[in-house]
Amino acid sequence: MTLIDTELSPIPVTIVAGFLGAGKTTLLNHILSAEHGRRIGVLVNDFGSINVDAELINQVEEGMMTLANGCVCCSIRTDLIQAVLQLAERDDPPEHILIESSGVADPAGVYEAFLQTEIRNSVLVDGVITVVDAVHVLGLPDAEAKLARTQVSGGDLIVLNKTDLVDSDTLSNVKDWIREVKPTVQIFDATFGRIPMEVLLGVEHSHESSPGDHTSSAHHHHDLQFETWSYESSEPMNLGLLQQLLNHLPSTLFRAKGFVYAADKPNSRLLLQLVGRRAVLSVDRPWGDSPPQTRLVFIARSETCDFDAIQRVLESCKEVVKSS
Ligand SMILES: Nc1nc2c(ncn2[C@@H]2O[C@H](COP(=O)(O)OP(=O)(O)OP(=O)(O)O)[C@@H](O)[C@H]2O)c(=O)[nH]1
Repeated sequence: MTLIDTELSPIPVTIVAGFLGAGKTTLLNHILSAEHGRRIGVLVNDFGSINVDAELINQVEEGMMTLANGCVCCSIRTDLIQAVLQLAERDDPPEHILIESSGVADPAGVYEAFLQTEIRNSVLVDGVITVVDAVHVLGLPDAEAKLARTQVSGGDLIVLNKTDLVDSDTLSNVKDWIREVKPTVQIFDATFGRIPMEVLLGVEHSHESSPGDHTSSAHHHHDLQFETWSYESSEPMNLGLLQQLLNHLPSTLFRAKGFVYAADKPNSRLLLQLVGRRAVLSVDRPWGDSPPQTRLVFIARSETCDFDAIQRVLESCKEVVKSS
């Protein structure tokens, strides 16, 4: 058993929240690649059963833990506590812990998990950073917009991300919306999560935004609102057909991400990132020793997306391997 010296200062924890695809992983990678000299532990919570985000986080090998298939603000809170304690009790504990919560998490629920006595001596929440997607946040349907508001109101600092993709009117409308939700919050404009390190790692949790004003039921609703579906295949896919599929996905699909094994580019892993209507397929690293495989996660509002139909189309994208 490891004895935690309560005289030691607790490890600061920064919770990174924000709607599906807002740019949380991108922000984490920005922090991890910056020169701040601090040893950072990372915890990643993916909502789907395939932990895509963990594979997209650079630079951390030892101090990284993943929590997949559940949401840290409610269904897997105990796992979160265990994972954080494991990081904190290492022989070489991190000096700072970053938690990427799933895109459907209520940050107040994640924060609440840290109030439990078993964890209070070892870690302390430094602050909640909420990443807001400047492109999509104002276009969300009501139920999802409600969740986005909850995420903003639980943030101590707002990173208004993807400012490169919107015009100045949209940007100011989004800022008005944020200020309406949380009048005094600091907003930092960003592209690809790039804001100064002192700001990111030195956030102080404002007790004004502590979870007191959220009812516990609020952060249990999202299990009803979202469902995830994943697809895996070891057969190469035809890129042209896949692109056609990506252009015709239902609008109730909020997020898709993962890796593609393409017949046209068999040696490299392709990375698919779809947020709202915006799909980007890019060449990632070579497959190397790992067997090429398509692994995709889709996240939609519950019972609105015909995943069987998507599966059929995905199957039809498989390239028929011709024998020579
Ligand atoms: N143009 C542009 N794209 C961005 C920016 N930030 C992130 N992206 C892209 O948006 C997509 C989603 O970014 P992620 O960092 O994976 O978002 P996330 O919040 O971690 O997503 P989930 O974990 O699925 O909720 C990726 O394709 C990013 O490259 C930005 O400022 N500008």
